[in-house]
Amino acid sequence: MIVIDQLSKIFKTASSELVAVDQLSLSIEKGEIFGVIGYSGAGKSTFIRLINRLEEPTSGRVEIEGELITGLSKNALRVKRQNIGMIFQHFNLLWSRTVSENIAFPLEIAGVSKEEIEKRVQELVDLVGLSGKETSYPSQLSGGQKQRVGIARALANRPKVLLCDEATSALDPETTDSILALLVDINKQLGLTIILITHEMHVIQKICHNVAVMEAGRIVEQGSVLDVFSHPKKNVTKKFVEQVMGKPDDEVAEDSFIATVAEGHVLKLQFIKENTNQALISEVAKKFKVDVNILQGNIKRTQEGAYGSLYVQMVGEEVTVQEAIQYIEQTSVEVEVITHD
Ligand SMILES: Nc1ncnc2c1ncn2[C@@H]1O[C@H](COP(=O)(O)OP(=O)(O)OP(=O)(O)O)[C@@H](O)[C@H]1O
Repeated sequence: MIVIDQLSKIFKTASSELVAVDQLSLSIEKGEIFGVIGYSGAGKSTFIRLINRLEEPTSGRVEIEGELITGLSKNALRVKRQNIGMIFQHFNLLWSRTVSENIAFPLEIAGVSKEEIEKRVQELVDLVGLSGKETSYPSQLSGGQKQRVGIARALANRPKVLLCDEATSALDPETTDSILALLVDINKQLGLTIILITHEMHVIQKICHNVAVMEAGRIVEQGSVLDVFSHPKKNVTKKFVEQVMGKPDDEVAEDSFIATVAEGHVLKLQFIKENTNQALISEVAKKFKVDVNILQGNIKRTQEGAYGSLYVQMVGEEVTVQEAIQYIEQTSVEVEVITHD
Protein backbone atom coordinates (compact mmCIF):
# COMPACT_ATOMS: atom_id res chain seq x y z
CA MET A 1 0.00 0.00 0.00
CA ILE A 2 1.11 3.55 -0.75
CA VAL A 3 0.09 6.28 1.65
CA ILE A 4 0.43 9.92 0.70
CA ASP A 5 -0.25 12.24 3.56
CA GLN A 6 -0.63 16.00 3.42
CA LEU A 7 1.94 16.24 0.63
CA SER A 8 2.78 19.76 -0.56
CA LYS A 9 5.18 21.35 -3.00
CA ILE A 10 5.66 25.08 -3.10
CA PHE A 11 7.92 26.51 -5.83
CA LYS A 12 9.54 29.70 -4.62
CA THR A 13 10.95 32.37 -6.88
CA ALA A 14 12.56 35.64 -5.81
CA SER A 15 9.26 37.46 -5.96
CA SER A 16 6.52 34.85 -5.53
CA GLU A 17 5.43 31.43 -4.36
CA LEU A 18 3.48 28.86 -6.34
CA VAL A 19 1.65 26.03 -4.61
CA ALA A 20 1.87 23.21 -7.19
CA VAL A 21 0.71 20.41 -4.85
CA ASP A 22 -1.45 21.42 -1.93
CA GLN A 23 -1.72 19.14 1.13
CA LEU A 24 -2.62 16.15 -0.97
CA SER A 25 -3.60 12.89 0.75
CA LEU A 26 -4.28 9.55 -0.97
CA SER A 27 -4.12 5.79 -0.36
CA ILE A 28 -3.26 3.42 -3.18
CA GLU A 29 -3.72 -0.32 -2.76
CA LYS A 30 -0.98 -2.78 -3.63
CA GLY A 31 -1.44 -4.23 -7.12
CA GLU A 32 -3.92 -1.66 -8.42
CA ILE A 33 -3.70 0.69 -11.39
CA PHE A 34 -4.39 4.14 -9.99
CA GLY A 35 -4.93 7.10 -12.31
CA VAL A 36 -4.63 10.79 -11.54
CA ILE A 37 -6.31 13.03 -14.11
CA GLY A 38 -6.24 16.79 -14.40
CA TYR A 39 -5.82 19.63 -16.84
CA SER A 40 -2.48 21.21 -17.65
CA GLY A 41 -1.10 23.02 -14.61
CA ALA A 42 -3.15 21.00 -12.09
CA GLY A 43 0.09 19.74 -10.53
CA LYS A 44 0.08 16.12 -11.80
CA SER A 45 3.71 15.96 -12.93
CA THR A 46 4.91 17.58 -9.75
CA PHE A 47 2.81 15.14 -7.72
CA ILE A 48 4.13 11.98 -9.39
CA ARG A 49 7.73 13.24 -9.13
CA LEU A 50 7.22 13.82 -5.39
CA ILE A 51 6.47 10.10 -4.93
CA ASN A 52 10.06 9.05 -5.76
CA ARG A 53 11.48 12.42 -4.71
CA LEU A 54 12.66 13.47 -8.14
CA GLU A 55 11.07 16.59 -6.70
CA GLU A 56 11.63 17.21 -2.97
CA PRO A 57 8.38 17.82 -1.06
CA THR A 58 8.01 21.06 0.88
CA SER A 59 6.05 19.11 3.50
CA GLY A 60 4.10 15.88 3.98
CA ARG A 61 4.83 12.16 3.84
CA VAL A 62 5.09 9.41 1.23
CA GLU A 63 5.05 5.84 2.51
CA ILE A 64 5.48 2.77 0.27
CA GLU A 65 4.73 -0.60 1.86
CA GLY A 66 5.46 0.70 5.32
CA GLU A 67 8.67 2.49 4.37
CA LEU A 68 8.78 6.25 4.76
CA ILE A 69 10.25 7.50 1.47
CA THR A 70 10.24 11.09 2.67
CA GLY A 71 12.39 10.07 5.65
CA LEU A 72 15.21 8.42 3.67
CA SER A 73 18.71 9.85 3.38
CA LYS A 74 19.98 10.60 -0.15
CA ASN A 75 21.98 7.35 -0.23
CA ALA A 76 19.14 5.21 1.08
CA LEU A 77 16.81 6.87 -1.44
CA ARG A 78 19.15 5.98 -4.32
CA VAL A 79 18.88 2.30 -3.36
CA LYS A 80 15.13 2.49 -2.71
CA ARG A 81 14.50 4.03 -6.14
CA GLN A 82 15.39 0.65 -7.65
CA ASN A 83 12.01 -0.46 -6.29
CA ILE A 84 10.20 2.41 -7.96
CA GLY A 85 10.28 2.32 -11.77
CA MET A 86 9.26 5.31 -13.85
CA ILE A 87 8.35 5.95 -17.48
CA PHE A 88 8.05 9.31 -19.19
CA GLN A 89 6.10 11.02 -21.96
CA HIS A 90 9.23 11.53 -24.06
CA PHE A 91 10.78 8.18 -23.09
CA ASN A 92 14.09 9.64 -21.76
CA LEU A 93 16.19 6.96 -23.48
CA LEU A 94 19.95 7.12 -23.97
CA TRP A 95 20.30 7.79 -27.70
CA SER A 96 23.84 6.45 -28.06
CA ARG A 97 22.86 3.08 -26.55
CA THR A 98 21.04 0.21 -28.22
CA VAL A 99 17.74 -1.21 -26.97
CA SER A 100 19.57 -3.89 -24.93
CA GLU A 101 22.08 -1.37 -23.56
CA ASN A 102 19.29 1.00 -22.50
CA ILE A 103 17.53 -1.80 -20.64
CA ALA A 104 20.83 -2.94 -19.09
CA PHE A 105 21.65 0.54 -17.78
CA PRO A 106 19.83 0.41 -14.40
CA LEU A 107 21.17 -3.13 -13.85
CA GLU A 108 24.75 -1.90 -14.40
CA ILE A 109 24.16 0.87 -11.86
CA ALA A 110 22.80 -1.69 -9.38
CA GLY A 111 26.01 -3.72 -9.78
CA VAL A 112 24.41 -6.80 -11.32
CA SER A 113 26.87 -9.27 -12.93
CA LYS A 114 27.35 -9.23 -16.71
CA GLU A 115 25.92 -12.72 -17.08
CA GLU A 116 22.80 -11.92 -15.11
CA ILE A 117 22.32 -8.66 -17.00
CA GLU A 118 22.32 -10.52 -20.30
CA LYS A 119 19.72 -12.98 -19.07
CA ARG A 120 17.51 -10.34 -17.50
CA VAL A 121 17.67 -8.06 -20.56
CA GLN A 122 16.50 -10.90 -22.80
CA GLU A 123 13.59 -11.65 -20.42
CA LEU A 124 12.57 -8.00 -20.49
CA VAL A 125 12.91 -7.70 -24.28
CA ASP A 126 10.55 -10.66 -24.60
CA LEU A 127 8.16 -9.32 -21.95
CA VAL A 128 7.65 -6.00 -23.77
CA GLY A 129 7.55 -7.54 -27.25
CA LEU A 130 10.79 -6.18 -28.68
CA SER A 131 12.46 -9.42 -29.79
CA GLY A 132 14.59 -8.78 -32.87
CA LYS A 133 15.17 -5.12 -31.94
CA GLU A 134 17.90 -5.72 -29.35
CA THR A 135 20.66 -4.00 -31.35
CA SER A 136 18.55 -1.14 -32.73
CA TYR A 137 19.14 2.41 -31.56
CA PRO A 138 16.25 4.56 -30.25
CA SER A 139 16.35 6.69 -33.44
CA GLN A 140 15.47 3.55 -35.42
CA LEU A 141 12.34 2.81 -33.35
CA SER A 142 8.72 3.99 -33.52
CA GLY A 143 7.23 5.92 -30.58
CA GLY A 144 5.49 2.81 -29.27
CA GLN A 145 8.70 0.77 -29.47
CA LYS A 146 10.60 3.53 -27.64
CA GLN A 147 8.05 3.44 -24.84
CA ARG A 148 8.42 -0.37 -24.69
CA VAL A 149 12.14 0.16 -24.10
CA GLY A 150 11.23 2.69 -21.40
CA ILE A 151 8.94 0.15 -19.75
CA ALA A 152 11.53 -2.66 -19.93
CA ARG A 153 14.17 -0.37 -18.44
CA ALA A 154 11.79 0.70 -15.65
CA LEU A 155 11.09 -2.96 -14.81
CA ALA A 156 14.73 -4.09 -14.92
CA ASN A 157 15.28 -4.09 -11.15
CA ARG A 158 11.91 -5.75 -10.45
CA PRO A 159 10.25 -2.70 -8.87
CA LYS A 160 7.10 -2.94 -6.77
CA VAL A 161 5.73 0.32 -8.12
CA LEU A 162 5.68 1.81 -11.62
CA LEU A 163 5.11 5.54 -12.02
CA CYS A 164 3.86 6.64 -15.46
CA ASP A 165 4.18 10.33 -16.30
CA GLU A 166 1.85 10.93 -19.30
CA ALA A 167 3.33 7.74 -20.80
CA THR A 168 1.05 7.65 -23.85
CA SER A 169 0.52 11.36 -24.52
CA ALA A 170 3.08 11.45 -27.34
CA LEU A 171 1.64 8.38 -29.09
CA ASP A 172 -1.11 7.93 -31.72
CA PRO A 173 -4.37 6.27 -30.58
CA GLU A 174 -3.53 2.80 -31.85
CA THR A 175 -0.05 2.77 -30.30
CA THR A 176 -1.55 4.19 -27.10
CA ASP A 177 -3.91 1.21 -26.94
CA SER A 178 -1.07 -1.28 -27.38
CA ILE A 179 1.02 0.37 -24.63
CA LEU A 180 -2.02 0.47 -22.31
CA ALA A 181 -2.61 -3.23 -23.00
CA LEU A 182 1.03 -3.90 -22.13
CA LEU A 183 0.65 -2.02 -18.83
CA VAL A 184 -2.46 -4.07 -17.93
CA ASP A 185 -0.56 -7.22 -18.80
CA ILE A 186 2.39 -6.28 -16.61
CA ASN A 187 0.07 -5.28 -13.77
CA LYS A 188 -1.60 -8.72 -13.89
CA GLN A 189 1.52 -10.80 -14.54
CA LEU A 190 3.80 -9.13 -12.00
CA GLY A 191 1.24 -7.80 -9.49
CA LEU A 192 2.88 -4.42 -9.93
CA THR A 193 1.21 -1.30 -8.51
CA ILE A 194 0.91 1.30 -11.26
CA ILE A 195 0.33 5.01 -10.67
CA LEU A 196 -0.27 7.04 -13.80
CA ILE A 197 -1.00 10.65 -14.52
CA THR A 198 -2.83 11.76 -17.62
CA HIS A 199 -5.08 14.44 -19.07
CA GLU A 200 -6.93 11.84 -21.17
CA MET A 201 -9.99 10.19 -19.67
CA HIS A 202 -9.92 7.26 -22.10
CA VAL A 203 -6.61 6.16 -20.51
CA ILE A 204 -8.36 6.09 -17.13
CA GLN A 205 -11.42 4.32 -18.61
CA LYS A 206 -9.37 1.61 -20.28
CA ILE A 207 -6.91 0.55 -17.62
CA CYS A 208 -7.42 2.10 -14.18
CA HIS A 209 -9.23 0.59 -11.22
CA ASN A 210 -9.39 3.82 -9.23
CA VAL A 211 -9.06 7.45 -10.21
CA ALA A 212 -8.42 10.79 -8.53
CA VAL A 213 -9.26 14.09 -10.21
CA MET A 214 -6.77 16.85 -9.55
CA GLU A 215 -7.34 20.59 -9.76
CA ALA A 216 -5.10 23.39 -8.47
CA GLY A 217 -2.82 21.02 -6.59
CA ARG A 218 -5.64 19.19 -4.79
CA ILE A 219 -7.67 16.03 -5.25
CA VAL A 220 -11.24 17.23 -5.81
CA GLU A 221 -12.89 13.86 -6.42
CA GLN A 222 -11.87 10.21 -6.27
CA GLY A 223 -13.28 6.71 -6.36
CA SER A 224 -13.53 3.59 -8.48
CA VAL A 225 -13.51 4.33 -12.20
CA LEU A 226 -17.08 3.05 -12.58
CA ASP A 227 -18.37 5.18 -9.68
CA VAL A 228 -16.72 8.30 -11.01
CA PHE A 229 -18.04 7.60 -14.54
CA SER A 230 -21.58 6.93 -13.37
CA HIS A 231 -21.82 9.71 -10.76
CA PRO A 232 -19.34 12.49 -11.49
CA LYS A 233 -19.88 15.27 -8.95
CA LYS A 234 -17.57 18.17 -9.77
CA ASN A 235 -17.74 20.10 -13.04
CA VAL A 236 -14.15 19.23 -13.89
CA THR A 237 -14.95 15.52 -13.49
CA LYS A 238 -18.10 15.83 -15.62
CA LYS A 239 -16.01 17.39 -18.39
CA PHE A 240 -13.50 14.54 -18.26
CA VAL A 241 -16.30 11.94 -18.39
CA GLU A 242 -17.71 13.76 -21.44
CA GLN A 243 -14.33 13.26 -23.18
CA VAL A 244 -15.20 9.58 -23.32
CA MET A 245 -19.00 9.32 -23.16
CA GLY A 246 -19.81 12.46 -25.18
CA LYS A 247 -22.16 15.18 -23.98
CA PRO A 248 -25.71 14.03 -23.24
CA ASP A 249 -26.88 16.29 -26.14
CA ASP A 250 -24.44 14.57 -28.55
CA GLU A 251 -26.64 11.49 -28.53
CA VAL A 252 -29.52 11.50 -30.96
CA ALA A 253 -32.46 12.74 -28.88
CA GLU A 254 -34.51 9.88 -27.46
CA ASP A 255 -37.75 11.25 -28.95
CA SER A 256 -36.44 11.36 -32.50
CA PHE A 257 -35.50 7.70 -32.77
CA ILE A 258 -38.37 6.46 -30.62
CA ALA A 259 -40.75 8.12 -33.10
CA THR A 260 -39.34 5.84 -35.82
CA VAL A 261 -40.19 2.68 -33.88
CA ALA A 262 -43.52 1.38 -35.17
CA GLU A 263 -44.04 -1.66 -32.96
CA GLY A 264 -42.95 -3.36 -29.78
CA HIS A 265 -41.32 -1.82 -26.72
CA VAL A 266 -38.40 0.58 -26.50
CA LEU A 267 -36.18 -0.28 -23.55
CA LYS A 268 -33.24 1.60 -22.14
CA LEU A 269 -30.66 -0.76 -20.64
CA GLN A 270 -28.16 0.77 -18.26
CA PHE A 271 -24.93 -1.21 -17.93
CA ILE A 272 -22.74 -0.73 -14.87
CA LYS A 273 -20.03 -3.29 -14.21
CA GLU A 274 -21.52 -5.69 -16.75
CA ASN A 275 -19.38 -8.11 -18.68
CA THR A 276 -21.90 -9.65 -21.00
CA ASN A 277 -23.73 -6.86 -22.87
CA GLN A 278 -23.82 -8.37 -26.35
CA ALA A 279 -24.18 -11.90 -24.98
CA LEU A 280 -27.14 -10.79 -22.86
CA ILE A 281 -29.01 -9.38 -25.87
CA SER A 282 -28.61 -12.50 -27.99
CA GLU A 283 -29.32 -14.75 -25.00
CA VAL A 284 -32.62 -12.94 -24.33
CA ALA A 285 -33.57 -13.10 -28.02
CA LYS A 286 -33.00 -16.85 -28.11
CA LYS A 287 -34.48 -17.71 -24.74
CA PHE A 288 -37.74 -15.75 -25.04
CA LYS A 289 -38.67 -15.75 -28.71
CA VAL A 290 -38.53 -11.97 -28.94
CA ASP A 291 -36.85 -9.85 -31.61
CA VAL A 292 -34.35 -7.41 -30.18
CA ASN A 293 -32.98 -4.58 -32.33
CA ILE A 294 -30.32 -2.20 -31.08
CA LEU A 295 -31.40 1.41 -31.70
CA GLN A 296 -28.60 3.37 -30.09
CA GLY A 297 -25.81 2.61 -27.67
CA ASN A 298 -22.88 4.17 -25.93
CA ILE A 299 -21.02 1.55 -23.99
CA LYS A 300 -17.40 1.73 -22.87
CA ARG A 301 -15.25 -1.03 -21.43
CA THR A 302 -13.45 -0.50 -18.13
CA GLN A 303 -11.27 -2.80 -16.05
CA GLU A 304 -14.35 -3.67 -13.99
CA GLY A 305 -16.76 -4.35 -16.87
CA ALA A 306 -18.88 -2.35 -19.29
CA TYR A 307 -20.44 1.01 -18.55
CA GLY A 308 -23.05 2.91 -20.53
CA SER A 309 -26.53 2.62 -21.99
CA LEU A 310 -28.19 0.81 -24.85
CA TYR A 311 -31.61 1.53 -26.38
CA VAL A 312 -33.29 -1.53 -27.86
CA GLN A 313 -36.57 -2.31 -29.55
CA MET A 314 -38.16 -5.53 -28.30
CA VAL A 315 -40.96 -7.12 -30.29
CA GLY A 316 -42.96 -10.19 -29.25
CA GLU A 317 -46.00 -11.48 -27.36
CA GLU A 318 -46.70 -9.18 -24.40
CA VAL A 319 -46.31 -11.96 -21.82
CA THR A 320 -43.03 -13.09 -23.35
CA VAL A 321 -41.70 -9.54 -23.47
CA GLN A 322 -42.52 -9.05 -19.79
CA GLU A 323 -40.71 -12.30 -18.95
CA ALA A 324 -37.70 -11.14 -20.96
CA ILE A 325 -37.65 -7.81 -19.10
CA GLN A 326 -37.84 -9.63 -15.76
CA TYR A 327 -34.96 -11.84 -16.86
CA ILE A 328 -32.78 -8.83 -17.71
CA GLU A 329 -33.70 -7.19 -14.39
CA GLN A 330 -32.18 -10.17 -12.58
CA THR A 331 -28.76 -9.29 -14.02
CA SER A 332 -26.85 -6.17 -13.01
CA VAL A 333 -28.39 -4.33 -15.98
CA GLU A 334 -31.08 -1.77 -15.13
CA VAL A 335 -34.09 -1.72 -17.45
CA GLU A 336 -36.31 1.26 -18.13
CA VAL A 337 -39.35 0.81 -20.37
CA ILE A 338 -39.46 3.98 -22.49
CA THR A 339 -42.48 3.16 -24.67
CA HIS A 340 -44.69 0.23 -25.46
CA ASP A 341 -47.38 -0.31 -28.05
N1 LIG B 1 10.31 23.75 -11.34
C1 LIG B 1 9.28 24.58 -11.24
N2 LIG B 1 9.43 25.86 -10.83
C2 LIG B 1 8.37 26.69 -10.70
N3 LIG B 1 7.10 26.34 -10.98
C3 LIG B 1 6.87 25.09 -11.41
C4 LIG B 1 7.94 24.13 -11.58
N4 LIG B 1 7.41 22.97 -12.01
C5 LIG B 1 6.08 23.18 -12.13
N5 LIG B 1 5.76 24.43 -11.78
C6 LIG B 1 4.40 25.01 -11.74
O1 LIG B 1 3.59 24.17 -10.94
C7 LIG B 1 2.27 24.08 -11.47
C8 LIG B 1 1.94 22.61 -11.69
O2 LIG B 1 2.76 22.12 -12.76
P1 LIG B 1 2.75 20.58 -13.22
O3 LIG B 1 3.71 20.46 -14.35
O4 LIG B 1 2.94 19.74 -12.03
O5 LIG B 1 1.25 20.44 -13.74
P2 LIG B 1 0.63 19.33 -14.69
O6 LIG B 1 -0.74 19.08 -14.19
O7 LIG B 1 1.56 18.19 -14.77
O8 LIG B 1 0.55 20.07 -16.07
P3 LIG B 1 1.20 19.65 -17.47
O9 LIG B 1 0.41 18.47 -17.94
O10 LIG B 1 1.01 20.86 -18.33
O11 LIG B 1 2.64 19.34 -17.18
C9 LIG B 1 2.28 24.91 -12.75
O12 LIG B 1 1.72 26.18 -12.46
C10 LIG B 1 3.73 25.03 -13.11
O13 LIG B 1 4.00 26.21 -13.81
